[in-house]
Amino acid sequence: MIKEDFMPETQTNAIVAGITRRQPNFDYTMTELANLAAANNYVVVDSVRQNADQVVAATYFGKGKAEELGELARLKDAQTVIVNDELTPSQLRNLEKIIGVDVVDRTQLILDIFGTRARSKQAKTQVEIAQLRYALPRLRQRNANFDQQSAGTGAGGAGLANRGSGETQLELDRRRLTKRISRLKQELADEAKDEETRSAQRNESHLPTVALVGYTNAGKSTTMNGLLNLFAEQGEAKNVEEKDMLFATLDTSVRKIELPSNRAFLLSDTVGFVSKLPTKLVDSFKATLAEAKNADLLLHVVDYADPHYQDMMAVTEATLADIGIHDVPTIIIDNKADLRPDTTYPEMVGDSELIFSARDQRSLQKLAELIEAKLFAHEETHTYLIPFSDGQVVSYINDHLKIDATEYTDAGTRITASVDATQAGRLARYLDED
Ligand SMILES: Nc1nc2c(ncn2[C@@H]2O[C@H](COP(=O)(O)OP(=O)(O)OP(=O)(O)O)[C@@H](O)[C@H]2O)c(=O)[nH]1
Ligand SMILES: [Mg+2]
Repeated sequence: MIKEDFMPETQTNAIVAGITRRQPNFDYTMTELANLAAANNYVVVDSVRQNADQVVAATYFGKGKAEELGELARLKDAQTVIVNDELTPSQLRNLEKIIGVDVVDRTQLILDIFGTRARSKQAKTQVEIAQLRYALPRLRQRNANFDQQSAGTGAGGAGLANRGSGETQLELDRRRLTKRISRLKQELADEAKDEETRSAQRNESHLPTVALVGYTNAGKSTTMNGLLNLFAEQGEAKNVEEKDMLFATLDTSVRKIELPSNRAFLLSDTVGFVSKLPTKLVDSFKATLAEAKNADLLLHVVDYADPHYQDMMAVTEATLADIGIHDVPTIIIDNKADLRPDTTYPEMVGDSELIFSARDQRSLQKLAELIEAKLFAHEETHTYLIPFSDGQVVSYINDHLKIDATEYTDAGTRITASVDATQAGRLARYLDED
C-alpha cells in the first residue's frame, strides 16, 4: 500500500458555498464538495447556499451573500471559502476582495487532489497540464494576493506565479507557462504512442477487452483485485491499489484474466469520475481513458450502498458521453451490497445488472460468468475432426477455445468447441458436421 505523503502541519477551516438554480442534484453536489474538501485536508465548518436563477457575472454570488460569507468566515474562523463551480478569474479576484479570505473553486479543489494523488510519470504530467491550463489565465489575478495564499491551495502553479511587478514580468511568466504546457503535451503524446505499441503487443492474441468504469471510490480496483485473485494466471495476479479515498487510482492498469472455461480477456482499471469533473482534467486524461473507449465491454461499478448512487450513475454516464464513449455494451455492477440491509446478492436485475459485493467470492464468480456470457455471446459451437498429423491445431484449440467435448477416433481428434468468427474461419477445413 502506498503511504499518503500529503499531510499539512495545520489544517485549514473552510466553508463550502454554492448557488442552487434548483437543479435536482444540488444537495448532492454540495455533499460531494464537502467530501472533496475533506479529501484535501480541509475541515469543513459550514455550508452555505444561495437560491438564484443565475450567477452574478462579476462576483458569482450576489454582493449581500458574499458579504455574509465574509462575516461567517470570521465567525467560524475559516481561512478559505470553497465554491461549488469553476469561477472565472475575475470572479475569483472580486470575491476574495469582498470576503477577505482565500477563495478556492471546485476545479482548483479537484486539481489539488489529483496533484496529491498522482504517482506515475504519466499521471503527474496529465495533472500538471491541467493545473497549468487552469493557472494561465489566473496568473495576474492570483499574483495580486499571492502572499495570502494558503499552503492547501498551492497546486495551481502558484510557484510559477509572477513575483515581480510590471507587465513585462507577467508576459514572461505567461510565455514560460505556455511553453511548458506544450512541452508536457508533447511528452504525453510520445508516451501515448509507446503505450499504444505496448497495448497492441499485450493484445497480440486479440483478446477481448473489458474496462472498469465508474464513480471514484465505487470499488473498481477492489473488483479488479477480486477477479485477479480468483482467475489470473500466475505472474499476472499483481493487485492494484484499493483504498477508501477519493481518486485512489489515477493510472490505467491492465491485467489478463483466465476463466476456468479456458477463455481469457483483458481487464482494465482506471481513474474514477466525480460530478463536474473539470473539462481540462478530462482532456488531460484522455490517454488514460483510451482503454475504456476501445473496450468490448464496460463494467460500470456503482456504490450501491451510497444513498446518492443514482446521481453518481448519471454523472458517470454523462462523463463517458463527454469522453466520446457511446454504445459500448455495459454491465452495471451494484457493488457493496454487503453494506445494505436486507439485500440479497449476488442477484441479477434483468440481464445486464448484477447486485454484487467485491468482497464476496460468489459475487465475483457470478460476475465472471456474466462477463463470459456477454463477451462470447456471438460465438458458435462446432465440431472439428483434426488428423493426428496436425497436432499443433489441437494445441491451439486446447489453449484458446472453450471445449465442450474431446474424443479420440481412428481418424484423429474430434473436438467440439466454441469459436468466434475469426477462429471459425481458421478452423473451417476441419469441420466435421456429419
Ligand atoms: N464493504 C465493502 N467495501 C467495499 C466493496 N468494494 C470496495 N469496497 C471498499 O471501498 C473503498 C474503495 O474501493 P476502491 O476499489 O479503491 O474504489 P475505486 O472505484 O477503485 O476508487 P478510485 O480509484 O478512487 O476511483 C475501499 O475501501 C474498498 O475496500 C464491497 O463490496 N463491500
Ligand atoms: Mg481505484
